[in-house]
Amino acid sequence: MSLSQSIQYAKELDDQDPLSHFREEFYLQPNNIYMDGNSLGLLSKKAESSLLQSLNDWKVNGIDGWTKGNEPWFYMAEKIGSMTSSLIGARSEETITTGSITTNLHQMLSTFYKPEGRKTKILADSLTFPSDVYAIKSQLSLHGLSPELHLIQVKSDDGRTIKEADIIAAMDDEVALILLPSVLYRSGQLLDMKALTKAAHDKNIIIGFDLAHSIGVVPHELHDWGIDFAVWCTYKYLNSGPGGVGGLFVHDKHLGKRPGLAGWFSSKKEVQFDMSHDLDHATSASAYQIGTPHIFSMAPLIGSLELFQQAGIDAIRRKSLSLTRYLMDLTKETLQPFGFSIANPTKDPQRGGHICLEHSEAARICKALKANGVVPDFRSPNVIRLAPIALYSSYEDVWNVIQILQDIMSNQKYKDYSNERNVIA
Ligand SMILES: Cc1ncc(COP(=O)(O)O)c(C=O)c1O
Ligand SMILES: Nc1c(O)cccc1C(=O)C[C@H](N)C(=O)O
Repeated sequence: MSLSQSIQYAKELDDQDPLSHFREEFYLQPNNIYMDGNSLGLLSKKAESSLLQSLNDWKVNGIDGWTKGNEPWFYMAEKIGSMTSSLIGARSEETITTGSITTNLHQMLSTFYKPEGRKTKILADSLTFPSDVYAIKSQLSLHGLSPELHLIQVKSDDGRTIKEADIIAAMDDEVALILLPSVLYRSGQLLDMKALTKAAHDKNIIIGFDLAHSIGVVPHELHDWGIDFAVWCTYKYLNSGPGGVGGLFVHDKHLGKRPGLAGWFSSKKEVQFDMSHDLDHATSASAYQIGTPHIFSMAPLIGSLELFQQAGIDAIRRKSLSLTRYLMDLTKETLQPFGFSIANPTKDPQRGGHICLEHSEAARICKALKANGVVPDFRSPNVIRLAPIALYSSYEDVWNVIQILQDIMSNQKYKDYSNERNVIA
């Protein structure tokens, strides 16, 4: 066994880790190693207390909680938007907490997709998350355009990754809008958002990104890169809880643009309660809200984002890369004989926050991992995603996951389970 394969080495890495103390801020369960924060992040004590604070504001203030109390609900979406903006290189007014990825995508497509003349097509990729494709196809149908002809999905050579050069080559003068993931949800490939945005703008094409798998783990410079719009969820790396409210970014060059889907929360705050039938929409990203914010699905973010502000996104990215590098190194050294292949890009600039192992017995290996105290997630037919999280995972966790996987494989424990997926993971 090499030094790097020993538990002492893992412990040394933990001792040197400047973020290790954040682990105490989270509710980790005994005898459980959580590697699924890329699907649903864990509860922190701060998120719990900011949610309880909002509940208390309701208990004490009733309707007046909208404007009184610890965190007045009427301004909460803007406040959290502003707290999120430093994670994505945006200005406060460009960012709002609202909706879900899919509803925000509908809002962005309704606002930015204006097919005209030859420019009618939407460009996406063939490995993107299904909900994004459903949103695009339904928006095309609403415009009376056939998705078969108007949605172009760039193909993958290997079924795992997409080449930026292929995306750029598909940017022709029929493309009106491009929607891409920042990080591909299965393989964890991180796309070069800056280069893609520049290429799109050179061709006069609007470009937006789905940041589901990068927000809270990868730094972004959305404003400086000139990205037109972005959407994200907060229940993954931002630890807002199941169904936590998402967010969107609109570059300030577009602020003032009429929301495609309007509602009374699109209004300028100072006139909203005048109840006029003519919308006077906000001139910030607030305009792209629709109805009443889901306060209790948003309140945990106030506490959670404080942790991100304390740790800093650059330090989070450094540790995340280091954890996933360590996980890949141990996989190569220890698990190769058992038929695993590493399907995520291995270079740092091309890798998001999770690693992707492929194995023909992946579904039952995931079940065996869960039975042995490790929470991975499975994506059909053969993908095991593992996400060690900078704020609450340790190097020792990673080391233990590898030991448990080795035991499951060498003792064929996975054979106790069927090789079919469970309902979700
Ligand atoms: C890349 C990506 N896009 C969209 C979604 C769907 O988001 P929502 O259910 O918040 O609309 C998810 C995850 O569920 C995702 O991973
Ligand atoms: N959004 C989810 C949900 O509502 C239930 C269960 C899981 C999820 C997920 O986030 C799945 C995730 N986006 C994925 O990358 O597969």
